Amino acid sequence: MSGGIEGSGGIEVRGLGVTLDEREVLADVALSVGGGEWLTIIGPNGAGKSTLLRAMAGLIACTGEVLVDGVCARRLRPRPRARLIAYAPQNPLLPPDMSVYDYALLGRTPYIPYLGRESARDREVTESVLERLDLTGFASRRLGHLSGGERQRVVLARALTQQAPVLLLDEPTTALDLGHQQQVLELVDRLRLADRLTVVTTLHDLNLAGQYADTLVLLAPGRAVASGPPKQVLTEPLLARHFGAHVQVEPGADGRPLVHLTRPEER
Ligand SMILES: Nc1ncnc2c1ncn2[C@@H]1O[C@H](COP(=O)(O)OP(=O)(O)OP(=O)(O)O)[C@@H](O)[C@H]1O
Repeated sequence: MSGGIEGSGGIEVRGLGVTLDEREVLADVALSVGGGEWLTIIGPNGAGKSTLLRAMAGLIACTGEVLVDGVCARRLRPRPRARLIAYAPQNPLLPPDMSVYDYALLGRTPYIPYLGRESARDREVTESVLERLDLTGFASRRLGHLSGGERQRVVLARALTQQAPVLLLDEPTTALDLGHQQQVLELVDRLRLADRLTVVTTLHDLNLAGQYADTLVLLAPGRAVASGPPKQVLTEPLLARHFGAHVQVEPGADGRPLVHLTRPEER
């Protein structure tokens, strides 16, 4: 699937703020991710992870700046922006009668001329993505007839067919079984390395977050309270303070931190 990707995909977020329904949901968030790197946003429920990703995708109004390769993403028109940034939401509304193939092909829209038809290249990219996500056998199935995990892989497929250098994934593994969680994150990592994609995900699973990301950003209501390599962010004091969780953190075989929940002592 390599080719067709231009630019280095480095992202710089500065002073980002979002107000929804007159409530400040994010304030003064800054982060930076180099082209080809993987950054994961973690944080407790309601901290603003999905909101941050949607603001980075240019889907909601925000203050501050989101620069991709130095270009202000919000100022781009939808088609050039879609060639630069692909976004897979957590729970998108899917047209129930559309086929898996046609939905994945929608990711090629920014490359198809107005009133034009998809090209052989668009079909080739779509078929290759479906194959890599283990979805070839589902190509003609209706979206309304899929399980939650199958739907989630189809949403990822649409984002991947976009072939943008920046991939924003909101909770890409929530509905997936253990094997598919690993398969999807390994695939994203292989694509990242092969095509030098810049990956930004939100993830609730802190062990997955620590295993795949170069950098973690911990959001705690509306603010980035820690950021750095996984072993700097996945620490017992930070997780206790911001998640209210009793945990033990130890280095795994590869040196990356593993987080275990422990029972509180006062039982
Ligand atoms: N459209 C909206 N109007 C008002 N408040 C909103 C809106 N969307 C989200 N919020 C609020 O913004 C805050 C952040 O929501 P967001 O979905 O970004 O959190 P999150 O960290 O992704 O949460 P979770 O881990 O539960 O998915 C929450 O308090 C949520 O209730």
